[in-house]
Order: sequence, then structure tokens, then C-alpha cells
Amino acid sequence: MSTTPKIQVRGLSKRFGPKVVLDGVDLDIAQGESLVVIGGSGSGKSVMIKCILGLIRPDAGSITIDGEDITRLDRRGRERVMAKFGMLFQGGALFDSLPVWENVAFGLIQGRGTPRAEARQVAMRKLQAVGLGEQVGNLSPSELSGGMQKRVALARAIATEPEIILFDEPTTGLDPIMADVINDLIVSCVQELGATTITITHDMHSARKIASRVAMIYAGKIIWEGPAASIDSSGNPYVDQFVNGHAEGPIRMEVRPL
Ligand SMILES: Nc1ncnc2c1ncn2[C@@H]1O[C@H](COP(=O)(O)OP(=O)(O)OP(=O)(O)O)[C@@H](O)[C@H]1O
Repeated sequence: MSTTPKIQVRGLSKRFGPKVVLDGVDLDIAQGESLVVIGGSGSGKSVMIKCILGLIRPDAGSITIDGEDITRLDRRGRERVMAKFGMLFQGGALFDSLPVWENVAFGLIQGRGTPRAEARQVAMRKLQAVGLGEQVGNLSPSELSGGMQKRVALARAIATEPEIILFDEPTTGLDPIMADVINDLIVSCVQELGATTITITHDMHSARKIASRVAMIYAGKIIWEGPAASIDSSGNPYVDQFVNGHAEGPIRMEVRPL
């Protein structure tokens, strides 16, 4: 078995003006692993994922996928590596101008050049896999509830059967029952694909359910990582404060008076 991590992040740094957001992030994610990244609002979780996706250019550091540094690739090389990725964006990011099935099939049609009729069939199968019937495929995303939109976004993330899937706050804004339905779907879809995943969430219930490993980001660095089962016995006061949601502790939130 190969010991090269599926994803390796080293010294990843990014600042916006004077604000240092990432300050030397190091992470290894093994093939088939499900890593959940936790951390307070504004701690740089989304910026890190955007760097991995190539949507933000880091100031320093490397990101290797299967041993290949993607920060050094030209556009074509990057497109080749990006074909390994699926993404569930925060808020779903569905196109209202396209019917649901075409949203799901977007990466197949645009990215892979799959003929529309074939892509439609795949999209309908993926919708079925997340518990949505064929009739939903012909609706507009705006006609769906928040929970259904998240399922569509999940179907889209898995449509190309990617090797790596990134989930940005997949349960935010959902009621606890629907959130758990999404958690279960993520676990089953990911297991079926054998995909490697990174999930960003504030939802500790979701983190416990999805994660094989958890990493916490604070002040631009990964300050703790460990198996999901050890999250309640980390011995790290930052992790304890976050996991238990206490206002008091070493983490100071930036709060301005109104
Ligand atoms: N394009 C940008 N230009 C300037 N500042 C940015 C940009 N993108 C992110 N930031 C800043 O970087 C910091 C980290 O943002 P990020 O969205 O990564 O936080 P987060 O940990 O994902 O937060 P949340 O959990 O609230 O989504 C924030 O202070 C944000 O304002």
C-alpha cells in the first residue's frame, strides 16, 4: 500500500493586506480518510479549502495531491488534477437558471464532455442515491426546500465519482433531523466511492458522525489533530472550549460593540 498522503499541505500561508489568515498550515490526509476541520468563524477554514481548490493563490507553502504540487502547475495541469475533486459549497451554490438535473450533471457536461442524455441519466441516478425522485430533477432549485437543495448539492458533488470531495459546512441552516439525514448520506456516499474527504463544519454532531480524524485550526495554524473518538479527551483547552461551546476559555472571539 502506498504511504504517499492523498493530500499533503505544508507551510500554507495566506494574508489579506495586514491580516494573516493562514500562518503555516501543515496537514496530511491519507487515501480514504475523512478529515473534519473545525475552528471558529473567520479562522481561515474556507480560505484553506479555496487554496486547495486553486480558487485562492497562497502566499507560501505547498499542496500536493498524490505527490504532485498543485501550486506549481500550469492551467492545464491544474485542470487535470481538479478533475479528481468534487465540492459541496457552503449554501449549495446551485444555478437557478438550470433545472436540478443539469445542476447535478454540470461537471459531467462541462468538465468531462459527457453527452447530455447520458449525463442526465447519471444525474437522475445520483439524485436517487440521495433520496430524491426523478420529478425533482426537472424542477428549478428555487422550488426546493433547504434540505432538498443540500441533497442536490451532494448529488452534484458525487456525480463525477471524484477521488476527493470537499464539503464546506454541509449541514449549516438545516434542522437537526435533516442535518442528520445529510450526515448519513455523506457517510454512505463517501464509503461507496472510497473517496478522501475534507469537511469544514461548526456542527460537532456532524463532525463526530462524519470524521475519521479531526483537525482544529486557530490563529492560522493547525493546533490539534487526532482521531474523532479522542475529541472529548484531547487535553487541549482550545479544543475543549470549541467542542463544548464555552464563551470563556483561551479562544477570544473578535467582538465589536454595535
Ligand atoms: N478574498 C478575501 N479578501 C479579504 N479577506 C478575506 C478574503 N477571503 C477571506 N478573507 C478573510 O479571511 C478570514 C478567514 O475567512 P474564512 O472564510 O476562511 O473563515 P472561516 O473559518 O471559513 O469562517 P466561517 O466559519 O465563519 O465560514 C476572514 O477574516 C475573512 O474576512
